Amino acid sequence: MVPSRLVVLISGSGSNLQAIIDACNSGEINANIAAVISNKADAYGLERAKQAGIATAVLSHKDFDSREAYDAQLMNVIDTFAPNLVVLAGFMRILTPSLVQKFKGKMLNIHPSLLPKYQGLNTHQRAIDAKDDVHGVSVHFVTEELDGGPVILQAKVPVLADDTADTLAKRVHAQEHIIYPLVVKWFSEQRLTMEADYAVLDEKQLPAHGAHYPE
Ligand SMILES: Nc1nc2c(c(=O)[nH]1)N[C@@H](CN(C=O)c1ccc(C(=O)N[C@@H](CCC(=O)O)C(=O)O)cc1)CN2
Ligand SMILES: NCC(=O)N[C@@H]1O[C@H](COP(=O)([O-])[O-])[C@@H](O)[C@H]1O
Repeated sequence: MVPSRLVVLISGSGSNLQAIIDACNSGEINANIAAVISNKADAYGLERAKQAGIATAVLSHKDFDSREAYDAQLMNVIDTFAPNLVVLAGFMRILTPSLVQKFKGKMLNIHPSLLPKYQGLNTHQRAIDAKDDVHGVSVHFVTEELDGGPVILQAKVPVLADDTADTLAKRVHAQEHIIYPLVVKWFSEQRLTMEADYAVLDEKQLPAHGAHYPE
């Protein structure tokens, strides 16, 4: 099977990018990362990409007058690499409908909560403040609704009494680095598709918010 061509969008450390780089390099995922694009020039994930010999681009949202203008240029940059999958890996910009529609069913995001709980930002502290005893991470298709796209796979972690946002984030990160490469692998093997508002794996519709990876 022809390897998938990935473009990965980041804004920060890139540990999820690194997990996907490693899975591609080991042959676990039948894919090549054509480029890594960041909206922040100081994102350490750009260094990870360069060390892996992957093309990089920086497109700062601060250089554009509107979200629409930024996304139009981002679309052009992504198009130059002709991906069949766009992977948001800690990309911290809300995307406009035109960009999301262009990559409908071909754009993934990883979100640090058990969606539909805690869409948006600051999820770990919100789980601690709510005294949740379970938290986790979700991989989903990207739609116009922020963090509202069809959930593909989730992983659960316990919230401990003495957890801080940092200690909880570290526990969640460990699960992220397992489930994100797995979902990218499923997509690259043409086993994963998005229907109207749900995800399908091997012709089986996935539960809206219940497909959990064993801890
Ligand atoms: N249309 C969509 N865009 C994005 C989605 C999505 O599902 N639909 N997922 C997000 C990723 N994300 C959480 O998983 C997320 C990223 C950023 C924000 C946000 O509020 N960003 C602010 C800027 C924050 C900053 O710069 O630190 C903004 O864009 O104004 C919320 C959720 C990616 N995009
Ligand atoms: N709302 C999006 C969001 O918060 N995504 C989160 O950003 C982190 C990126 O880490 P990384 O740069 O080390 O992959 C990850 O924890 C991911 O779940």
